[in-house]
This record gives sequence, structure tokens and C-alpha cells, in this order.
Amino acid sequence: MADNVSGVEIQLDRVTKRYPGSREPAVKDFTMTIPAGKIVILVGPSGCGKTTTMRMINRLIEPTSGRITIGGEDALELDPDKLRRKIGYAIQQAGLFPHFTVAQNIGVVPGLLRWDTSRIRERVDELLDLVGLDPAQYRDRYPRQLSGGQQQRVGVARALAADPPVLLMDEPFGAVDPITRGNLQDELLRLQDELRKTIVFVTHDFDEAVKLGDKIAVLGDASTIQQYDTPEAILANPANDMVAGFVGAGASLKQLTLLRVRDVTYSDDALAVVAGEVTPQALRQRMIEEGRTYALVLDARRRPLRWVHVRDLTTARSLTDAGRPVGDPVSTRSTLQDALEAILAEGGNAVVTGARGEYVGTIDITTVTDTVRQLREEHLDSEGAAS
Ligand SMILES: Nc1ncnc2c1ncn2[C@@H]1O[C@H](COP(=O)(O)OP(=O)(O)OP(=O)(O)O)[C@@H](O)[C@H]1O
Repeated sequence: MADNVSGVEIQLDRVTKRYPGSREPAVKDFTMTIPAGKIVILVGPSGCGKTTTMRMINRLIEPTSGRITIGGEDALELDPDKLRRKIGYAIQQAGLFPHFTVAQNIGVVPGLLRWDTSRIRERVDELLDLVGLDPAQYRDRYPRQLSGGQQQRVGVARALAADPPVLLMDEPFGAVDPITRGNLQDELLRLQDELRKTIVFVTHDFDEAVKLGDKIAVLGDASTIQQYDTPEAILANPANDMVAGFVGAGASLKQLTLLRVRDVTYSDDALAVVAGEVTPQALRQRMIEEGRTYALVLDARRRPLRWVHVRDLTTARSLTDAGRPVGDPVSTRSTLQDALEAILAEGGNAVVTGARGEYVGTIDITTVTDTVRQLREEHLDSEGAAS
């Protein structure tokens, strides 16, 4: 276990919520251990009790019965305001105060904790930076002057403000377009690599659950736990028909979101040359000698620029405008699903780049299909072993 975990374990023991006037409980006998420093996703159909379950953890909703401990402390014994300062909370559409600036929104909890002004100011800037917003540009704006994705980022920054060990996130990326949503998910994973909080995350998007969760709890009516396991295990062996329905078609495609480009063997034997270091004629000669049809042209910092076909070089004067531009590259941290999309968009090899955007290799459709085949075989083997 990594020693930089800042999160704490949460335990819910036979927690029940019965709303006044309702005959059936909204959450019934819910028992779960949420491990320290992990992301646990609650996923399930609308109205099954996800939000109620989550909001009992910070006591925005009081349980009717049961016990909740956070880092060993009895949450129901603590003063609710004190409890909530230790638990960050981010919700759909960010829930920012419209008449507060970005800085004032992020500074709410530190203000309640009576941090001095300069410490709050520093923390605000640090957090804006952390969530990818330039402090100078954004700290004095009002929420209405931000895009939906930027508002969500500020919402996450606000939840992290007082460095709480626990974060509750209720469909925090539900209201943004799919591309922004993908970016926000990537950023959350990047942040979590560093922060190691305990995060409880509600969504009804199973793909989001697979991408983000260390563990996923698939919930049915009244928050009954249908399956609570790693994404890999749920995709490979759904516990019952309800879970299978949630996993849906294309389970092998979804498994591609579990693997990163760095986990598979991609090729690094493309002919890659730096634009200023070789003439088109010399490159053409070399390609003919090596029997290569394509070469990849890089800029001075070894970032991919263009693909050139040997034919393009007969008349080309410069490598910076020969051939065609390289499409969106994938990084070694991208999921195989992202890689597949890039390969399809390129109509061939997608270029793989490292941390500074430099060329490190290429990936093609065969690598992806081989991986899917391998995953399927491993799954069949483990089923065979189990029966
Ligand atoms: N304040 C309330 N009073 C009475 N019933 C409520 C209240 N809040 C929620 N409920 C009921 O409790 C059940 C669970 O609601 P909850 O919001 O926890 O579900 P959910 O899984 O988060 O749903 P969704 O995905 O649609 O947000 C629902 O049947 C809902 O109608």
C-alpha cells in the first residue's frame, strides 16, 4: 500500500433511511466498507437511493438508524458542521454561489475554519492551478463567466479547499459535454494519483464507473448492493441479471477503458526524423534503402508533426509541409479506448507520445484487437478454472 494515502476508511453499518411519510425506506440496511485512499463508485438506476446513501455520510441527510464511522470516528456523534468541514462535497452543475467570485467560492470552508486571508489566497491559487485553471485569469471571475467544464473544476477545487480526507462527488461531471467530461475524469484520476483521498462518487453512467472506480457498487432498489467489486471483476463476471443489464453490451470494449497504452506493447520502430536535421532527398534515399513507405517527421523537441509517404518526397522542398499532419496523438497514459478512437480517426497508426508530448512510438488496430482477444481468453480460462 502506498504510504502517501491521505484518505481514511469509511464504514456504513446497517444504515437505513426512511423519509417521513414514505412507507418503504429509501435506503435499507446498507453495509459497506469504503477503503482509505480509494475511489468507490455508487452506480444504479434513478431513484435507487445513491444520493441518499452518499448524503448520509456527511449528514446532509440524517440516517434513521445504523452506524457510520469515518476514520474510526462515529460520524453521528460529531457536530454536523464540524463533520462537513472534513468532507469535501462536489455536485452536478458545481453548485457554486453565483454572487461569489471563484476565489470566494473556493475559500468558503477555509473561511469557516478561520484561516487568515493570505493563507486562503495562497490556497485558492494553488487549487486553481491544481485543477488546470490559471489563477490570474480566473480567480476574480463570477461563475456565470465560466464554461460548464470550468465551473465543475472550480467545484472540485472548492471541495478540496481544506484538504479533507474524504470527498463525496454526486454526478459532478453530469452536466457537461462528453469531451469535457472525459477531460475532467482524466484530471480527477491525475489528482487522485497525487492526493489519495477516499472518494465516494455517484453516477448512473457505468462507463464512468469503470473508468474511475477502484471499486464499483452496483445498487438496486433501496440501495441494496447487487455487486461490490473491482471494475475488472464486474465486467468479467456480473453477479446477476441486473448487474449484467447495467454492464450492457460491449463488455470487451469497456475493458479497453481499463488498460492504458503504457500497459500494452506498442511499436517503436517507425522511421522518425527531426525536420531540420535531414533533407527530403536524403530521407527518400534512406526510406528506399530501408524499404519503408512512411516516415514520421518530428519538430526540434521531437514532437510529431507529419507523416510522409516516400512518394511525397520526390518533389518536396521541406519536411515541414510534405505529406499530411499527424492526427491527435495518444499519450502513454491514454486508455486503449482513446487509442482505438485515435487509430480509427487516423485510419491507420496513431502516434504515441510521452509526458512532454515527445514521440515514443505508434499503436495500431492489431495491438488493440490482440489485447481484446487476450482479455477474453484470460476470462474464459478463469471461468473454466472456477467451474
Ligand atoms: N426528501 C425526500 N423525501 C421523501 N422521499 C425522498 C426524498 N429524497 C429522496 N426521496 C426518495 O428516495 C428515493 C431515493 O432517492 P435518491 O435521490 O437517493 O436516489 P438516486 O439513486 O440518487 O436517484 P437519481 O439517480 O435519480 O438522482 C427515491 O424514491 C426518492 O423519491
